[in-house]
Amino acid sequence: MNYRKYRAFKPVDLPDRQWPDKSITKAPGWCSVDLRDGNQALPVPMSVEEKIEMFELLLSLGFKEIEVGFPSASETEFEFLRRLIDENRIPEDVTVQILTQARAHLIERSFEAIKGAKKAIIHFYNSTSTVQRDVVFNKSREEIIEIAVEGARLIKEIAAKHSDTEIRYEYSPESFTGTELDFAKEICDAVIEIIDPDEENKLIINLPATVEMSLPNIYADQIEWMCRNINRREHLIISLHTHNDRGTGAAASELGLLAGADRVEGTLFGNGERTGNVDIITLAMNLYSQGIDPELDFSDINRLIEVYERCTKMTVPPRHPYAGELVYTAFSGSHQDAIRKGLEKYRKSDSRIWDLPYLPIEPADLQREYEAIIRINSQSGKGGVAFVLEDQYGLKLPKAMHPEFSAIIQRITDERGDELKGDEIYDVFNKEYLTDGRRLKLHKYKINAILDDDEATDVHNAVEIIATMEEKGERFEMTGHGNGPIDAFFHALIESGHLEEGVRLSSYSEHALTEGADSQAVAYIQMVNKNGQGRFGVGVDPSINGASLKALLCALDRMDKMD
Ligand SMILES: CC(=O)SCCNC(=O)CCNC(=O)[C@H](O)C(C)(C)COP(=O)(O)OP(=O)(O)OC[C@H]1O[C@@H](n2cnc3c(N)ncnc32)[C@H](O)[C@@H]1OP(=O)(O)O
Ligand SMILES: CC(C)C(=O)C(=O)O
Ligand SMILES: [Mg+2]
Repeated sequence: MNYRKYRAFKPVDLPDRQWPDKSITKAPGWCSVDLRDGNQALPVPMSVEEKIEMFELLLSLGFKEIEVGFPSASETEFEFLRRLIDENRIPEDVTVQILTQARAHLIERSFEAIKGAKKAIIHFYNSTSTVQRDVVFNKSREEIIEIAVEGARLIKEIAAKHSDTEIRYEYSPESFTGTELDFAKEICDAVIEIIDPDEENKLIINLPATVEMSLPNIYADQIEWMCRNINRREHLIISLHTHNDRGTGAAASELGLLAGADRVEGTLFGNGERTGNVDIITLAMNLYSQGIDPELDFSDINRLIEVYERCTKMTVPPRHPYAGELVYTAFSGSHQDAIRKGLEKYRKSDSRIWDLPYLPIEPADLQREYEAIIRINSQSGKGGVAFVLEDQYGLKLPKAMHPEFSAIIQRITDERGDELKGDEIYDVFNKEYLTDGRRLKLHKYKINAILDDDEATDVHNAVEIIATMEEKGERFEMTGHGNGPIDAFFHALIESGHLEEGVRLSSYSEHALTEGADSQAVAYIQMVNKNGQGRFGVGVDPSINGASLKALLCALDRMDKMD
């Protein structure tokens, strides 16, 4: 790879730069350029109907400025804008923006397109970079300034004939990032002089990273330099329009805001020329995650993705910031464990401040289900498996049981090599712990409380259990005493010769599985043999006693099968 044919971008001489000490405290003005920059980069540009659907989508997200196209470019673009105006589709508080080159016939046609609109921004541009001046225009600096000035004059002149439309202007020294700063200032100043903005009618000066050519801090220096040196800054709205050639379009826009810009142009999911425009969803959600109102609403993200993918025929990658299918999902064990603990603490706490490991925002804010947060494959750990059973099936496995069940799941994921869905994990749990088919079956039982001292049995303040059991098709009855039903049942098993010497109960827990009259209880019991090897058993039953006895039989069965 011949890197020697490239050269490093020259930094800006701005030793007293202020932007590194600033912070972003409010949302900038947003302008969507989906219907123009996004659309012009599509292999199949949107049809009029698709553009209308995208326009409605952008309105529903809260955009107040929308660049609707390049109406002088094609009949589709022209017709789309006419339909917006003629069918009264533009709300009072929304301004449509159109793009035109600084060329007379294109400007004339653009004005035909906006006829009858209540408000419009006429956005005109010409390329100002050293390379474009040389390669595309073969013109001197003065001649390039003349293109911009002529365009500005013509636009103002024609605008005067459209008094029924409230017109604002935007000028872009296109390819600003490849333009010498003194020349960018000179050409913008020349346009400012013609447009003659004031406090009420500010001119938008858009400083595009048409091609992202440097580190984002250099773009920020360029923006701060322009904000400090451009004429009549107080009558200007400084706008950013970053592309993503180096993959840092979002960082460039954010640093550009620190550097003094007021407004950001971008697209949904960063659609746009080459690697795309900056993604406005990322920028807005970055603000949101810092506790700042983004003034755009992306909570209906799934519908947004559906409309966007259908209209543009583009796809949202699974790792796309905030919106991708996998961005709230953890497969790896240590992430799952931390998320599970974080969620448990958050749900119990009174604090409404979101501070969870690995989840910068609450997935539910963007309609993402908790189901998708933790998914199980061979990289997963015990915490993740326990989370799935609790979150999707209400089963709160005791902590000591996590390694046992997780090892069963791990064997399967290792063998299969792919993901195990929630319902498959539950099926394994069900087969392993809940499905009948035990060596010993419990048919019915009766518990008697023994409140008085009973000399005959030497049992004091305890219970007696009489259980009807079945083994290998044969029914039999067994009786036992203990300080509770489980203890009594345990003793009954020992006394009837169904439990080997040295086995003991080592842990017990239970909880309600469902609520209401038909609620079920679930019990978890661990038994340990004389060698210290243990197995859990689980039982589900309408009564806690029933659940416990079943859990005990399940543990016993699993002990028998232990290798
Ligand atoms: C960075 C951006 O995204 S800018 C926006 C780009 N978007 C688009 O181009 C989409 C819509 N564009 C189009 O449909 C067409 O290009 C049109 C209608 C604008 C112009 O079409 P045409 O005139 O047929 O062709 P074309 O675009 O090749 O024109 C190139 C000419 O315009 C000149 N030109 C290019 N940009 C500008 C400008 N901003 N101002 C004045 N002249 C310009 C070029 O120097 C070239 O001149 P030449 O013919 O003397 O060599
Ligand atoms: C028209 C301009 C603003 C543009 O899209 C760019 O420079 O990227
Ligand atoms: Mg662009």
